[in-house]
Amino acid sequence: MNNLLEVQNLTKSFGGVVANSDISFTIEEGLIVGLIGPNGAGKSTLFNMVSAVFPPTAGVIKYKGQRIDHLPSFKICELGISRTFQNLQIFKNMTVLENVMVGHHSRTKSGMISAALRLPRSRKEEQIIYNAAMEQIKFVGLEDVCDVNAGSLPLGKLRLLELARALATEPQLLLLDEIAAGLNHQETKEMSDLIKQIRDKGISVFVVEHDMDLVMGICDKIIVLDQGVKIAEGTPKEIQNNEKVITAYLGEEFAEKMEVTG
Ligand SMILES: Nc1ncnc2c1ncn2[C@@H]1O[C@H](COP(=O)(O)OP(=O)(O)OP(=O)(O)O)[C@@H](O)[C@H]1O
Repeated sequence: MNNLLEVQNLTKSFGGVVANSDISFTIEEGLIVGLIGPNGAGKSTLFNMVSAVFPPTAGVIKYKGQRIDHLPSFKICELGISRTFQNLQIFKNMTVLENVMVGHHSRTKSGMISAALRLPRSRKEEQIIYNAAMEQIKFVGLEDVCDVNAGSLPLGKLRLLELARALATEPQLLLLDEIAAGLNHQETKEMSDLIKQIRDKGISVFVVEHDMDLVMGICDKIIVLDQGVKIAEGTPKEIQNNEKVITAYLGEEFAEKMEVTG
């Protein structure tokens, strides 16, 4: 299996706080990889470096063998990495369709002037964007609300919209930041199924989640952080049985529940 993302000895300090310390791991093509750990463990910091919100203090991030750790976020997106945000980044005054079409615009080639003058090339691109946006909207099951203002949607549908918009940039690596936060049991199950379908399309998925049923149910591999340090990496089964992880995060109750449910 080829490595899509390689993180080597990544460190991030904020003043005196070392949020990530010497972290290394890989994400292989076509896998769902989970990132878990207690509050303040450094998960968001790591996600923010991979998606170029800020650069690392030290270390290297490679995507398809190319160093990306000092590229701006629009370049990262062009290369094929896309993300969702825990505190949704939705335009509330725009419709579902418009929100997803905005995501697609990062991939278009015709410039602003061409778009403003509605030149043929721009009109053709607009049609392509519309078709592709509708495809993502259908994929997440929002076609019946595609003309509804995003501001009037409940949280479950907003999370699906955030997912559709991230997919609109046609990523090869999708980063999901607590995509199931606030969802009920049924919505979480549907989200899990969608994430597996995304993986089955050949897109690698990197998920930060606190919902352990989701993480254990869909991940091929899990990385565990505690106090800025990687304390474990392995399959869901290996992680569930890892003493360090049980002590730092999962707790004995979780381990016992997993033994009972198998
Ligand atoms: N911009 C910042 N400035 C200063 N300290 C920060 C900044 N961002 C994160 N930190 C600190 O870095 C550490 C790791 O935080 P981070 O948000 O990455 O953890 P997390 O695992 O995502 O937590 P949570 O599960 O609560 O979202 C914390 O001690 C946090 O206070």
